[in-house]
Amino acid sequence: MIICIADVLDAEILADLTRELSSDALFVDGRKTAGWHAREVKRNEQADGSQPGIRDWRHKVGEAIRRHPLFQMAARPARMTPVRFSRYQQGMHYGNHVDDPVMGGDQPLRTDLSFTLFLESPEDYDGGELITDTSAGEQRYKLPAGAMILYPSSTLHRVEPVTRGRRLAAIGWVQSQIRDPAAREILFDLDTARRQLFEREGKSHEFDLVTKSLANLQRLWSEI
Ligand SMILES: O=C(O)CCC(=O)C(=O)O
Ligand SMILES: [Fe+2]
Repeated sequence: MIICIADVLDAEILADLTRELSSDALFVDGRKTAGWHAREVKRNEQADGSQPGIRDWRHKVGEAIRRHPLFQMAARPARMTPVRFSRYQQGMHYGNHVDDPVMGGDQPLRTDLSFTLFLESPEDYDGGELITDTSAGEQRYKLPAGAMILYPSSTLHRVEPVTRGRRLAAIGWVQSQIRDPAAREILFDLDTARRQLFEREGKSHEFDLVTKSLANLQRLWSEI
């Protein structure tokens, strides 16, 4: 399941963050954090996460994502990597690759889900689409500023070359409480259905039964 989530960051926060990320001095070659095979095809830049200003923003953006109700429902996060800010200037791209299955050095986490939170308006740059290779063919994503895509880390994907302007994004990875993507999707669908049921008829007996089943499936499948 691939899901797009709108308005993770509001316009005011986006303006402050993109202003902060406008300093060239912050950025280093993205190849520093790529696995050996992805390094071959990675041509982008990343903000040095140890800079004090960037450290605060990583925390703030990570929290905004973690708190989002739709993200909670779709990802059921156990742990998340710190958010990473990336920049693609004209000519930069990231060729086809699959993300490392385990990340995080001393405190490793399994990457179940990857996300890209778009920080620039799509009309301000050309190219820079995130392409995912799914069983239904290639899907292209270029979302409004403040929106994010959440996709299985098992997906082959790439970022198309930027041909005008700059593409700024926040990216990261999630280890889910629910390892199996099919199980995670069942929980997402049940949760969506019970919320709609609640809106239609309040806390009915049917709502209670779906809620009970959802909770019990979570108990069956959850790894924590
Ligand atoms: O920027 C993106 O949309 C994805 C970046 C990516 O694939 C990665 O850093 O592994
Ligand atoms: Fe990737």
